Amino acid sequence: MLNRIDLRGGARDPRRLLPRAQLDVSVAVERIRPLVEAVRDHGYPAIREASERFDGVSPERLRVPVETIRAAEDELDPQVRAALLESITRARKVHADQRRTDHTTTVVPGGTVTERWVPVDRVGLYVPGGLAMYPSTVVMNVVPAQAAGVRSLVVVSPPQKDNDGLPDRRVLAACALLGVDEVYAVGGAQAVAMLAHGAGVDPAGDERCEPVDMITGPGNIWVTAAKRLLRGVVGIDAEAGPTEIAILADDTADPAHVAADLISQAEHDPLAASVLVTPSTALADAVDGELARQVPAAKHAERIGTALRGEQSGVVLVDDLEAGLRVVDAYAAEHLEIQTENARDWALRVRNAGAVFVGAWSPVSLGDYCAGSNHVLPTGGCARHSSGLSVQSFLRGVHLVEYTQDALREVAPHVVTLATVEDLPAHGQAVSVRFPGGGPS
Ligand SMILES: NC(=O)c1ccc[n+]([C@@H]2O[C@H](COP(=O)([O-])OP(=O)(O)OC[C@H]3O[C@@H](n4cnc5c(N)ncnc54)[C@H](O)[C@@H]3O)[C@@H](O)[C@H]2O)c1
Ligand SMILES: N[C@H](CO)Cc1c[nH]c[nH+]1
Ligand SMILES: [Zn+2]
Repeated sequence: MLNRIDLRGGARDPRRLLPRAQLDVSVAVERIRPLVEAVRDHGYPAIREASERFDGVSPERLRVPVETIRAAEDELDPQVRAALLESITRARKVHADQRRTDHTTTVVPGGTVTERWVPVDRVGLYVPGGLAMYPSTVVMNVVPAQAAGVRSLVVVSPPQKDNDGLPDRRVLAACALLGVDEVYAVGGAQAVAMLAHGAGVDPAGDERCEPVDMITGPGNIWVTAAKRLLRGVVGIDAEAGPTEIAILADDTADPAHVAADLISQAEHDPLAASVLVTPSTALADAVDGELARQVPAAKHAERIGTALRGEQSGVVLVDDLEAGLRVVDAYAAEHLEIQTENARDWALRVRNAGAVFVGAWSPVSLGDYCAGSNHVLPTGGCARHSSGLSVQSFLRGVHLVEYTQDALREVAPHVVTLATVEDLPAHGQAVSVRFPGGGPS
């Protein structure tokens, strides 16, 4: 079922040969540019028009009334509530440990630099809701933002035809459980544009959506493209687009588990990527057999099949696990599972991955919901340079520079020299002017 890419016996550049989708984010950026500009220029009418076009529904009032958010929590199935609370508790534990403390370095006596960690003021959190509903993503966005101390949080999520144009009820309930009360029924590129530019006054609700300073959260290729386009107007986290799973496995892996994990992430999107990297043709054959058995029985067999057959998915055959490690590093998957003997040893050598899932009992699905780790992770190779969402994503480090007169006098000649070298003498003068005699005061 999976395409096979045979990298055995050669030193070919794996980066060029690895499976990746042709419809990449840069193509999508050009397609959504007019929509983003329309939202910037016209606000609510452009948002409504896009919602009608892409979601087939647009509520009268885009802001979800606070009573509706609370009612969603009241109506929440007790089992779902318990699962969400467990997810929140575990995520809070891990994210609390990510908090930063301010630190002062004494550079010289009388000269200090303090690094202050200041939360972003207002943040927009995208919660997807096209092919699947994502209350778990409310948790993964909100928990680190709250742990960082962000004061103003706004959630956007697509309007649902079967919920009167409101976001999914479970998404609203998760917002209530976390104490978020500013929620808009908007999805896709139009939601990202609305967060970045604000949306003036809603004629139906008489409210104004103020622009945010930063947008985080995952989404499909259109959401990801809008985030890339608007980076700079606002801050964004990593690009967290269509889901990817890579599995580095050897003969010790259970083919039924490997296949189930590949399927689990293919379930997100026809553009999702599932890649197995292995030196074992026996395992590759057995996984193919399992896929043939498991996919037709899956609820979302059609989009899973599309994702698995797509050019972005496949089995990569390698000479040995050392070569496999080079391949997974070159691929830089959003999620990487290591299902090998001595899995932890291999996992500790991985350099490029959004998150690494170690051994037979740590599947990606655990991390999606209840491991305590964050599931908003970089895709499309961005794990080479970016991290998953964390408390750090919502903080800015601000240096506080404090020198006494003596400490400045001591270093003044060096400042003047460097300013002269750069032909910026006014910089040097701004220091010299403070010491007219040059000597001690
Ligand atoms: N990387 C991560 O951390 C991570 C985490 C969770 C989910 N995901 C991914 O998020 C995605 C969720 O996708 P989804 O479709 O279910 O929900 P979504 O909310 O991301 O996308 C649905 C929205 O897309 C908009 N849309 C559709 N076509 C458009 C177009 N041409 N232009 C502009 N907007 C358009 C619609 O208006 C709709 O509101 C999946 O790809 C999944 O794999 C990634
Ligand atoms: N696997 C997704 C991250 O790419 C996260 C998720 C949410 N719900 C289920 N899965
Ligand atoms: Zn998932």
